[in-house]
Amino acid sequence: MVKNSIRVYARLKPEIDKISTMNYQVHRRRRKHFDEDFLVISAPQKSTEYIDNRPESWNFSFRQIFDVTVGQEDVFINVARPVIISLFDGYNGTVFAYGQTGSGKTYSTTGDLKKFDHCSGILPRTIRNIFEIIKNNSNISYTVELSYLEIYNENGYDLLDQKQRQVTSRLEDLPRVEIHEDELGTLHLKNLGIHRVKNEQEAMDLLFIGETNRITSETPMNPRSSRSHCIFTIILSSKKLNCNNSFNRAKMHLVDLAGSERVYKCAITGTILTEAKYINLSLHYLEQVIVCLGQENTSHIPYRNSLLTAILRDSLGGNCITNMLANLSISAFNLEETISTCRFAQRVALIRNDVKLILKKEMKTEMDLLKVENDELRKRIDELNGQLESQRSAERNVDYYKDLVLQRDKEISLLNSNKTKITEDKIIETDKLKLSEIIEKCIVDIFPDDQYEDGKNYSINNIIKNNYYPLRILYHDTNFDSISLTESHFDRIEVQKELLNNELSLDLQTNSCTTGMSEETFTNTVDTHMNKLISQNKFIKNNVSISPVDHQKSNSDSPKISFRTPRILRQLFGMEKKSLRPLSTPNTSTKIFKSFDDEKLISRDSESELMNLRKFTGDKKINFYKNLIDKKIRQSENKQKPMESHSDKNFIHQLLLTGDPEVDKEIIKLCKAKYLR
Ligand SMILES: Nc1ncnc2c1ncn2[C@@H]1O[C@H](COP(=O)(O)OP(=O)(O)OP(=O)(O)O)[C@@H](O)[C@H]1O
Repeated sequence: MVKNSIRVYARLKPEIDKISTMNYQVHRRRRKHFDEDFLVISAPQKSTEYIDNRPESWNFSFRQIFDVTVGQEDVFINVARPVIISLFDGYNGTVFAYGQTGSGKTYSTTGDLKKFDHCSGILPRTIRNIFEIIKNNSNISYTVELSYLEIYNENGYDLLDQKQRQVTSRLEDLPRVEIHEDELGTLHLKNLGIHRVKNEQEAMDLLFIGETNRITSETPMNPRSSRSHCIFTIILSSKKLNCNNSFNRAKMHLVDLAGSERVYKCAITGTILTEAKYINLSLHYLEQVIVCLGQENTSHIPYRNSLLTAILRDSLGGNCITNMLANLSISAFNLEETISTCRFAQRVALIRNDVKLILKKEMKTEMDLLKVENDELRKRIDELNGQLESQRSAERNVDYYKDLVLQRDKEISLLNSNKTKITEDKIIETDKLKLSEIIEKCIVDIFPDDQYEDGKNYSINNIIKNNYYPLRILYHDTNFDSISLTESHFDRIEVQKELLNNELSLDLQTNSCTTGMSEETFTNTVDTHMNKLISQNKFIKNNVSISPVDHQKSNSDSPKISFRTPRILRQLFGMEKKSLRPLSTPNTSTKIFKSFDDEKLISRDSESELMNLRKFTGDKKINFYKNLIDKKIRQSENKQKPMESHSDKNFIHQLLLTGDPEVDKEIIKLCKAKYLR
């Protein structure tokens, strides 16, 4: 237990009217453990007319005097902050403001909540500071509870009883706060709600509600005079986490007393007068208690005389660290009241409280703290569970993505192989196209338009159908014996040409099934027809009809060969007129088949050899072609010139015409590598 004197501070309220300000001075004296301030008030000039025994000056000592220029923050730090620190150490504390009406008690205690931050008083700053400290102490679990009591005309009311205040308009109808004392001497306040708050905002909200419910009136001394004593109590319970025996519970009272009034000075009447009487009476009882506490060997302290003293019993002479703020008016008009307040303060300063650490084990509060601790632990468990779950889901995701990656890898390799295939197919297509161009050029070599000399009737069905293979393919219709080349035929040739280009390998396959022939027959027939063509070359050159029948009929209904015939032919054969080469020698076809001469596999006499050739399949066929191609290379090398002639091309063509999709690819590859540059 420590003996602790009540510390008394003074705050001087600034006066607007400087002329009427009393004559005062503030002095500071250094002492061993702390500084001490002195307020020296000089008496106004004495009257010379009569004897005046009043002292010429008054000297009052305070722990600290806050002059008119000192702001709210400094007052809070010096008056309330030490009590807050003690509260967290487990000591009860009280800060109370005392002074005459209008001297600035409410301003210092609460301040103006609606105005700027610098106007807020000790109370809101205390709330803020308490929650700041709580925030910085994560290893201790705290509970904060609040109550706000108003003592009006000696009756206690709960300022935070929102429901009652809403439904009942008359103060008399509200439930009154009553004091009960148990056998241990502990005070219990009935009908005073204790509100647990979790954060600063909740506490501030309650403070605001209490301030709104407070009774104020306009008086001659103060336009918003508090007509009651108000006690805002903060109960702080603390428990160190993971430590069973450390449990503290302490409370801090912040008291804004109603101001004393000199009734005769203000000429007040009615309710205000009644209120003033109650205020003065309760302050009188308070003074009595203070006086008794200041006297040594006093056995009885009259706490029970008033509700205010009963409630402040602990704060005055009990187990509490108490600081008092004496609010002083420096107006000359209030000289007496200021001196009275200072005297009261001097007496209070004599009181020595017995301060001891409160290590109570109240089941209910401890349970509350354990609940708080449990809540925090539960929160932690939830957090950890959340982390665990997210970790698990991350693991699941890893598996899922692994599968996905494998699947994608498969798809990519599939796509790659498809891509390669497509590229190969494209190459094959391109090669086929090139080959088909070569074939067409060969055809043009045989049918150059400048070889046609007259416009006689002409039928090329034998060349087309039997002798000249590519054209025979163009005309799959093997049934017609005589082709009269009318415009529609040429159109058909054009269409067929498209077919040849697009589905060459298929068409070749299909049409290669027609009858084969011997080289001799083929050569003779082609030569014959080519000679015919030479004699008939006017047919195309002069753009006349090639069918006498049609031509004759053309006088009436049948269509004539148009001027575009040679062009169509050229288109058909894939060459423009200027690029046409001179007529090949009549034995062109013979040359073509000469290339097969040395090939043992082909018998010149056997008409069915070509057919036999087509019957080869797979490797046999490829080997066969390989041999042929190699042979061709040798021939070409012997000639010391690249393989350019149409007969060479026709040789390739012949290979192709044998048509076998499987073999086709291989052949094309070979051809491409060796002949197509
Ligand atoms: N230090 C100060 N600085 C500026 N204004 C002040 C100061 N002290 C008091 N006031 C102003 O003086 C007026 C009266 O102050 P306040 O209401 O706090 O007095 P009070 O002592 O609580 O009076 P009452 O006992 O009648 O309630 C208010 O308008 C308040 O803003």
